[in-house]
Amino acid sequence: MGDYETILLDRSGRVGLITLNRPKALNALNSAVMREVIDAVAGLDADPGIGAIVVTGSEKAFAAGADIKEMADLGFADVHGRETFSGWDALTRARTPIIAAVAGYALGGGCELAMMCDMIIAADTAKFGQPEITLGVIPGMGGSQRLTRAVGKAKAMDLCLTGRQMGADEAERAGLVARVVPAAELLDTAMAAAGTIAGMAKTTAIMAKDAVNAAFETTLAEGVKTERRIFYSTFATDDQTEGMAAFIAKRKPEFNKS
Ligand SMILES: CCCCCCCCCCCCC/C=C/C(=O)SCCNC(=O)CCNC(=O)[C@H](O)C(C)(C)COP(=O)(O)OP(=O)(O)OC[C@H]1O[C@@H](n2cnc3c(N)ncnc32)[C@H](O)[C@@H]1OP(=O)(O)O
Repeated sequence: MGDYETILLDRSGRVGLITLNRPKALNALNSAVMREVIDAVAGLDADPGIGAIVVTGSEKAFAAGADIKEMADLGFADVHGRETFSGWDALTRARTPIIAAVAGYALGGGCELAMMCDMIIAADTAKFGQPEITLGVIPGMGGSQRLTRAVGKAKAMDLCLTGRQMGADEAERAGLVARVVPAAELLDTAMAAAGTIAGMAKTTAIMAKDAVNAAFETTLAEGVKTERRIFYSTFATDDQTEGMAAFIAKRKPEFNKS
């Protein structure tokens, strides 16, 4: 699947798997990686046969950040408004639920990429951080915004100002990570979770993702209204009819048949 140089693209049933594949550079995110990840996600997202996507890296690194060697000689005019930096936003426009399966380093742009996904499942070896300040820059892919919303000001400020790394258990306690598993079980756990999501009605999964994400974008009152509008909409779908009929008939629902 796909003819890529910096990522591997696989598929297992209704789950698409993207593996960042620049192991010698600890999966540093350069322009090629960004183009290829965005292209692969777009293709999976448009495929009605795909119900969930997993993005992962290597044992040592999910991604150790944006590619410092590619950025070192850039100046303001090179980066200001450059698609290369804002291009990652396309990931947050995907409708299909995306799980980041993180082992090892998820630093800078690597942590930001994981946070652009809908949930993070971490190996006990995972190390998260926004060490950009040590390079004389700050996060530039939403890290200061998503991290603060995920873990709160105190810990986000700590990580962005000190550049320190946060281990998997601290990340789970702080609310950045959904689950922590032994490293050897990471991919199986993430693929199983993705398989469960992909077994749900894709329309309903998209609606649930939109409702949760609305909490990031608005007030509680507005978020509750948004949720209610989406909840009402589920009763216009065949999925609600099938889901509730299946429960009453004591059988498994058959979603995504068409
Ligand atoms: C114009 C295009 C730019 C790219 C755009 C694409 C997308 C990016 C979007 C924009 C993002 C904006 C905001 C984000 C900024 C950042 O992410 S800045 C980088 C933040 N990350 C870091 O500061 C971590 C840097 N790495 C390290 O501190 C260490 O490597 C480590 C993770 C602690 C591991 O140490 P160690 O085990 O000792 O391994 P090393 O020898 O250091 O590394 C192995 C090789 O990997 C190379 N490498 C590691 N990280 C990067 C990196 N971020 N960029 C480039 N290369 C990296 C390292 O240089 C080694 O390579 P060799 O020396 O050739 O062996």
